Amino acid sequence: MIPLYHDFDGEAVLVFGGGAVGSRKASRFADEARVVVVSPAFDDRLGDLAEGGAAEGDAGSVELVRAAPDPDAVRGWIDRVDPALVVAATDDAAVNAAAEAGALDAGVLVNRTDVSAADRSGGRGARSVVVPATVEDDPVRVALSTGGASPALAKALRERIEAEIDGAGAMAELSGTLRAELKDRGVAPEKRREAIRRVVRSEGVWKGLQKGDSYGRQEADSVIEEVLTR
Ligand SMILES: C[C@@]1(CC(=O)O)c2cc3[nH]c(cc4nc(cc5[nH]c(cc(n2)[C@H]1CCC(=O)O)[C@@](C)(CC(=O)O)[C@@H]5CCC(=O)O)C(CC(=O)O)=C4CCC(=O)O)c(CCC(=O)O)c3CC(=O)O
Ligand SMILES: NC(=O)C1=CN([C@@H]2O[C@H](COP(=O)(O)OP(=O)(O)OC[C@H]3O[C@@H](n4cnc5c(N)ncnc54)[C@H](O)[C@@H]3O)[C@@H](O)[C@H]2O)C=CC1
Repeated sequence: MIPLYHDFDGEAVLVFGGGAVGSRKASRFADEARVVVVSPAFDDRLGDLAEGGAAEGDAGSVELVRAAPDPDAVRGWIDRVDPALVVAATDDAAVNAAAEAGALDAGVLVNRTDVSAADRSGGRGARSVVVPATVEDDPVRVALSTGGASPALAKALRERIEAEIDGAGAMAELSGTLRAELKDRGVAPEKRREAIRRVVRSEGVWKGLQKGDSYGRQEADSVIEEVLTR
């Protein structure tokens, strides 16, 4: 499996099942997408999300629809909501299977939450996606999967990486700015690359950024001048 990043801005995500898992997925996708959850009962967290969120229909909104479709009715929901991704998160394997088949038939992505990689013979197909554990320090994002073998391990590793990438967002902003500036100054590509590679590896710049952006910038400037004056 090869990880890809998907932009769900302006898209709908349809979640079947409003329990613990459906609620975790809804909350995750509501950062970008308009989320519709279809379920006969809803986890408390979903109630909070639907109330506290944006207006219905907006990106970031969560809409709860009380219904318990049987497998035959699932495809109709997919056609009406027209999502970019279907999440199958009910505790009924037949409904989850119908959600997966319906999504694949409709040509949209599907995340089936009740089947591990080990249970699948012959792979999952390119539209059947796994949701990774993620760590974010905007605009930096780390996605982590165990290939479905051990979600608990994915979570534990995610907690370790959280500490590891602290400050990476600020480093991404700073090095992105410097990269553009060096280009504008007409610095030769080779020097430019070396300078940027040194900046992102410099302990001094990472430490400076912890104190504040301008300290990080000062440290980076001296790293860059050293490369350019050699
Ligand atoms: C295949 C996959 C499909 C998918 O959902 O995309 C899947 C499937 C299953 N998960 C199960 C169990 C648990 N899942 C978690 C947690 C997470 N599960 C997530 C993803 C995935 N789970 C995909 C593979 C990801 C990969 O490749 O590693 C994370 C990373 C992302 C997210 O869901 O948001 C999120 C952590 C988020 C975070 O905190 O960062 C915990 C831990 C906990 O809850 O504390 C447990 C209990 C402990 C355990 O069992 O490991 C079961 C057994 C259910 C049962 O026993 O009946 C199945 C079904 C099966 O394996 O058959
Ligand atoms: N991917 C993951 O991370 C994990 C996956 N699982 C699997 O995910 C599934 C769901 O787990 P939980 O959320 O913990 O279960 P849960 O029992 O808390 O939630 C299931 C939800 O599905 C709803 N539901 C039942 N029939 C439905 C229908 N016809 N249409 C729509 N909704 C329906 C129920 O009302 C309930 O809200 C389980 O099958 C479990 O094996 C469990 C833990 C983690």
